[in-house]
Amino acid sequence: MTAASAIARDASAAGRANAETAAKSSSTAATRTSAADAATAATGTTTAASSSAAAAPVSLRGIGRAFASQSGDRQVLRDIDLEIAAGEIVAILGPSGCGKSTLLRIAGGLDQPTQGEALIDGEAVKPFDPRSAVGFQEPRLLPWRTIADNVALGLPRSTSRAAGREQVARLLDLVGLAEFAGHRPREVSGGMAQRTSLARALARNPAVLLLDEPFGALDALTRLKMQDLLLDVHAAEPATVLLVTHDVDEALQLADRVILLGHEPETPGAVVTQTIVVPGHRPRDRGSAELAELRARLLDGLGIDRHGSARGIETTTTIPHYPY
Ligand SMILES: Nc1ncnc2c1ncn2[C@@H]1O[C@H](COP(=O)(O)OP(=O)(O)OP(=O)(O)O)[C@@H](O)[C@H]1O
Repeated sequence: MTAASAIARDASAAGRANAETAAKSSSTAATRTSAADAATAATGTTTAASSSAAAAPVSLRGIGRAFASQSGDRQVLRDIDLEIAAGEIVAILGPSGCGKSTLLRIAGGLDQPTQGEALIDGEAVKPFDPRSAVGFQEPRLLPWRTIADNVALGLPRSTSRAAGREQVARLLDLVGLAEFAGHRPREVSGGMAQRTSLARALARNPAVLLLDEPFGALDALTRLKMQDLLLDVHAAEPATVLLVTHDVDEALQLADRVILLGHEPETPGAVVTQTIVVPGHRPRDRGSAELAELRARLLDGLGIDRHGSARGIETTTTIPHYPY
């Protein structure tokens, strides 16, 4: 067995253990309530009881995606196998253009694989699957609507007016925007707009939350705050989360597992080149030696040195202690 396959085997065994823990932690309403209590205690904010759908496992089996081009089919993804447990947070890293967003889109039914299948809770993902919600780098808010009305756009159609009002108020409270319900998007900061977008995604009551570089456009400090917020939200409403990021430190701070996509020599299509199980409870000590070692491993896997910033990869651990 090669060193690489030994690491992969260890990672997958530990991943299963983490996955089981994540599944257990989201399997009962009682657990969800105590998670919400924990989040409330941690943030000092009051949140109404969660009405989140139960988190669901995601299976990506033998996923390949080729796009037609003038010079023939271009294979972007190949043989991707990924089992994500209910309530688990998995981060996807990889060089720019390797197919991270494509994989996320396939998981949410926004794109179809040309090989393999994507399942949520054992059932094939449907086009624009209602069991999932997607958050993007740009908040994509409607400028003429208030913050509350933008959040309400995420509500399922069947939601009654009264239940919708209650749900929006609860979500605005959860993301710390209760006081800004009546503001327009132009009247709030970039971080607040992104929080609105997160609340709108949660309004769908998703079992699976798909986040495509959700904090990529934010300044470093706001980004760190948003990472903390995401963890609080996940504790209160523990959906299964698939997160695409360019930020190695963000991945290590947020995820149970980090998946690295990359290319093998002379074979078209990105594959999973590394799976790293991130130890320790969140929030993690950003300055720990353990995370530093994993960070070095991931940067190495991305083909850049630990001080470099190549191929669109960012790091944020230059801030040793963040002041909040
Ligand atoms: N609908 C499409 N038609 C043709 N090619 C596409 C389509 N969608 C994506 N691609 C191509 O697939 C490749 C992977 O794109 P994707 O956006 O998934 O990469 P990524 O890893 O998320 O990139 P980045 O990190 O820069 O956001 C790119 O070369 C892109 O041009």
